[in-house]
Amino acid sequence: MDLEQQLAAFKVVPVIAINRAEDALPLASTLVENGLPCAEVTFRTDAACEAIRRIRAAHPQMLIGAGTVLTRDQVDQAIEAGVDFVVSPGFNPEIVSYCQRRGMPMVPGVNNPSLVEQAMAMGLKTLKFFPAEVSGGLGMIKAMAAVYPVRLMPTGGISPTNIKEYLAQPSVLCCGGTWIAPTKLIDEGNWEEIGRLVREAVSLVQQA
Ligand SMILES: O=C(O)C(=O)C[C@H](O)[C@H](O)COP(=O)(O)O
Repeated sequence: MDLEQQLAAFKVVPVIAINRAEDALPLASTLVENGLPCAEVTFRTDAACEAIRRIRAAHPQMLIGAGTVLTRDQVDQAIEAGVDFVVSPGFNPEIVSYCQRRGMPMVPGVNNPSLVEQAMAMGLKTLKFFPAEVSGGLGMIKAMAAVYPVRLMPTGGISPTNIKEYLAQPSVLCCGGTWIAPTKLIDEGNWEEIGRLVREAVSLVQQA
């Protein structure tokens, strides 16, 4: 399966900001054991790279993305750590083209028609819609779906209360969000509550 097919199958991607690499394996096990073997580990924390490395070694089958990738150095680090794809909050043509040169699938963030067109001009068909809720949410997605043949990964403000509405849009491939594995719960080592949130998310997307 290519990246788009895998994201479409999961329908939801937990966005992770992890402070301690030691938490990576219990977190990954919690995701896998509760039915969601995928994660976007953001480069917002220093532990991101080592966390990805550990998760990749222990769970070779997991779909792992690097999030908040803003520089070429971070692209290199993410590839070296073993990611399957790279995500950025915004659309930076330089980083997109660097990923393309390195053969690394990239999902850049867009939130308006001009950015969608620039991403399409670079051959991209799968884009993050960020920050989803404050950028017009479902209304914006529907308006853009009328004109552009792209699939979107809305992220930013997605939660159990609105994910089913987002997934009901044919142009929405999957949703991303931090609510499934919030940093506070990771810091507390509260795998039980994260497990519950994972099961809730899996059950919601199965109904969508
Ligand atoms: O780090 C990135 O690359 C981002 O694009 C930001 C995150 O995806 C959002 O912060 C998630 O938003 P919430 O789920 O509402 O917390």
